[in-house]
Amino acid sequence: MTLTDVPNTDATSGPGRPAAEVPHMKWWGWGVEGVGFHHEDKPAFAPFVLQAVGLDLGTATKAEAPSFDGLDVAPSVATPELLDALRAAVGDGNVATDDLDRVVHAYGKSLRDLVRIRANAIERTPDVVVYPADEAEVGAVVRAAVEADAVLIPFGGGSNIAGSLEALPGETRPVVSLDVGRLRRVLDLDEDSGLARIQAGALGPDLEAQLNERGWTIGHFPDSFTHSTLGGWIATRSSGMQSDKYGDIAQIVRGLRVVRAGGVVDIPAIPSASTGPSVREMIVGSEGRLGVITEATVQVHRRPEQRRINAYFFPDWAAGLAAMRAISESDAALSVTRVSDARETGFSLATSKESHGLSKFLSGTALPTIMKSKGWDLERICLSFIGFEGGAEHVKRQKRLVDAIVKQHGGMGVGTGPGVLYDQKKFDTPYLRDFLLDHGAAGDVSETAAPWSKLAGVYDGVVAAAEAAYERIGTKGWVMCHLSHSYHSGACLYFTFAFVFGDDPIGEYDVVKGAIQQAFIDHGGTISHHHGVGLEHSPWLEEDISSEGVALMRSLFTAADPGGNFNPGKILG
Ligand SMILES: Cc1cc2nc3c(=O)[nH]c(=O)nc-3n(C[C@H](O)[C@H](O)[C@H](O)COP(=O)(O)OP(=O)(O)OC[C@H]3O[C@@H](n4cnc5c(N)ncnc54)[C@H](O)[C@@H]3O)c2cc1C
Repeated sequence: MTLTDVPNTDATSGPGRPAAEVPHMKWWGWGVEGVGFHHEDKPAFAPFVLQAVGLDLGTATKAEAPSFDGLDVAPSVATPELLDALRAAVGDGNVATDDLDRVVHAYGKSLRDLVRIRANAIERTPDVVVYPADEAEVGAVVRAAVEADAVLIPFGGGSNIAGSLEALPGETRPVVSLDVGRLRRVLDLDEDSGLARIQAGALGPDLEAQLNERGWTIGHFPDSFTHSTLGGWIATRSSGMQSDKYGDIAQIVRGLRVVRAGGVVDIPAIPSASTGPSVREMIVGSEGRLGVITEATVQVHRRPEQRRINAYFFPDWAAGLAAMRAISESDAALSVTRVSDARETGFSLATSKESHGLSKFLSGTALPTIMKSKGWDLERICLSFIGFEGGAEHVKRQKRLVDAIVKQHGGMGVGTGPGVLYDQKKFDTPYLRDFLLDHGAAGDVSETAAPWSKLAGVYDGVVAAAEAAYERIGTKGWVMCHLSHSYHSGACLYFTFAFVFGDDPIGEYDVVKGAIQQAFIDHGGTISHHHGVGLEHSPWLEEDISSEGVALMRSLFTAADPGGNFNPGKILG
């Protein structure tokens, strides 16, 4: 076994970097200050938005940038004794009670979070934020919080969209947000086993850079990769866009260290074990309710010799779905299988840049003519991306297998050009939500997974439910979908919906989001494939895993945390 210490890639931000250097997203939106979505170079975007949701970007008023000074932040109720204990645990400079730090840690980035924060309607702000430097300090914080009967909420990147971070509105106990951002190092790399020990607060790009330096990758790339952490991925059962090859985080994480009031849960990284119900699995998806994850040992892979994403078109959604199912049944071993419905295909064309986008790709070639000559209706075509990774021979063989399946299903390949664009754009799309909010519109997502036999029914049911919901709230709305993350028995369907707000943004959002979630259940899907449960999805948990399933989970949380100190209310509502 080769256990090697990976050198710190950045001496100024190694262990013990001060709290002030832990990066955070904008308090009011996605990503970093100064970066946002704009459409000046995307001529098809404004007409698309007008047609999809009736929003005229030519005349719509853009909201002023939210002002922090205008926010009402309730005073901290952390007692002097608690603050003293926390300062003793992590040092004076790593305990924050200023309003900005407290607001940054109040919510994740769900639409509900963004609407509330922009409307100066924060319901409960944490009273204090602490930044421990190592596991021993995490232990001291946990003990101080439990002794003071405070609520302790672990904070990773703050990117969740399920209401997993907020303290309950009526919480009267002091609320401590434990930010793991100083724990960001790859500690060991076992090259014989393909296992890396990584601290839980490492953000995606940080941990990937440390692994890449040694020629390895974790292979986990959620769309929120740039602003989410290893601990957050584990605590929410996250899934990345290359999960077809690397697995969801539940498969990637093998070993764990979790700090609880009584001590540390230490799960070694064993490839498979039959030691009763899996404690590892209990921690994965626990959303901070069972303790603070300080580090995980994860499967890592040597960086592939080749990595490419090819684009394909199908004449319609049914053909695209059938091809994805056939691929999952075949011998093909791929990294990405994704197909968009016709609406999402239209959206992709509309958000392409004129100079080198998908629209140019389509209009500047003979493709539309070829499609029409095949009898395709261009309003119904579906764009697909398939990812290939590995040695040159492997990639060549997989590509041959996929090409044959695509052909059998009436599709056609269009090369790697659009795939390169998809790869480059994938982490920018999240900024679009803030742009829509600036213009009085909602854009959000809901995702599910279902067996292959039920996917078409789930899709039809969700589209019908969303359209009925738009009718109920009296607005013109949009819903689009893609299939991604294929498994032997089924796949994930990822829906994006948008509409212009009326007088009651959260009430209207609840009608649409609720209708989509209920349709998942009614048609045989789950309430969440990779966004966790939090508060947002908890109303449907019983219908998803049965009342006995919920009772079992409740017994676990109550027994493990009798004082209800660890992120209470999440998952079970
Ligand atoms: C635009 C956008 C795109 C997204 N795309 C994806 C995607 O492709 N795939 C995907 O899976 N998700 C996606 N998400 C959701 C989100 O990024 C994930 O849920 C992510 O795993 C959260 O990680 P985080 O570090 O930001 O955790 P946070 O948001 O900080 O926390 C989430 C939950 O985990 C708990 N937690 C965090 N760290 C720890 C720890 N160390 N110990 C114990 N509990 C902890 C928190 O208490 C909270 O309950 C997306 C979100 C947005 C806004």
